[in-house]
Amino acid sequence: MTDMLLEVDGLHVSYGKAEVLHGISLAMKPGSILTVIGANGAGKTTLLNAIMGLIPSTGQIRYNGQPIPRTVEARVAAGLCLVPEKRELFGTMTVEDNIELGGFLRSKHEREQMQEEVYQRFPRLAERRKQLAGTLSGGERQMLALARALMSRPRLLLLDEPSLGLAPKIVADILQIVAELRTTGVSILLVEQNARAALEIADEGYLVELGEVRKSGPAAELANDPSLMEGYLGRQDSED
Ligand SMILES: Nc1ncnc2c1ncn2[C@@H]1O[C@H](COP(=O)(O)OP(=O)(O)OP(=O)(O)O)[C@@H](O)[C@H]1O
Repeated sequence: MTDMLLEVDGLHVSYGKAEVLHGISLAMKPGSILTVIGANGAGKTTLLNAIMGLIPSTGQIRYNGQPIPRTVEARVAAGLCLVPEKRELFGTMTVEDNIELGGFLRSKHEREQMQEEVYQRFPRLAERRKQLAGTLSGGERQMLALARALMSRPRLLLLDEPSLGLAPKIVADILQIVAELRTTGVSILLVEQNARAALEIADEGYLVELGEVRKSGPAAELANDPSLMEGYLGRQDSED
């Protein structure tokens, strides 16, 4: 028996003839935050999409000690939830309606309960319930994407660059929210280019370069790794 929530072993992904993930392996404990850091094009989004089942892959993915269910729908039902880089909110719908949609798999009673929890966690969204999602600021939009994801009561949240495009102060706020989510029992696989900030809230870190894991270990160790200073940790508030 394994005590890991997620185990990825020798994962390969190709787009047409071009292989972009060349045998990625990682393991994640329940209740933890694992961050995957790496430059543009390293393959981070591809990794999340493969774990979610949105694109085909070879290799093994085990979830909760079992082979992960085959379809995206079954993975969602098993508690996986992806917040994609583009957030994919419905801009012409209100905040409230976007949140409501996140709970589509849940009963009305559960949805109402979750909505209350979500508005308590994100008071800014509660104030803006009736506002159209397309008119929110970047930080608020990211909050809404997280809130909508929480409505599905996920066990494993896959977050694709939640800090992308946000001002440094807002990045800190969003990552603080991510860190707090872990206290509710949800496990978080966090993909970030903002390596320093991500390593600060994570338990484990993986550095991916050109579709391969180059380094992994406790996040605190990676944050102090001299070989990462130059390329990844140098700028404290890198935004892109
Ligand atoms: N649909 C696609 N078809 C062909 N190649 C793709 C496709 N999506 C991504 N790639 C390529 O796969 C590689 C990994 O891309 P991916 O988006 O996973 O990287 P990333 O680390 O998430 O980068 P970014 O931070 O820029 O999103 C890149 O070389 C990219 O050009």
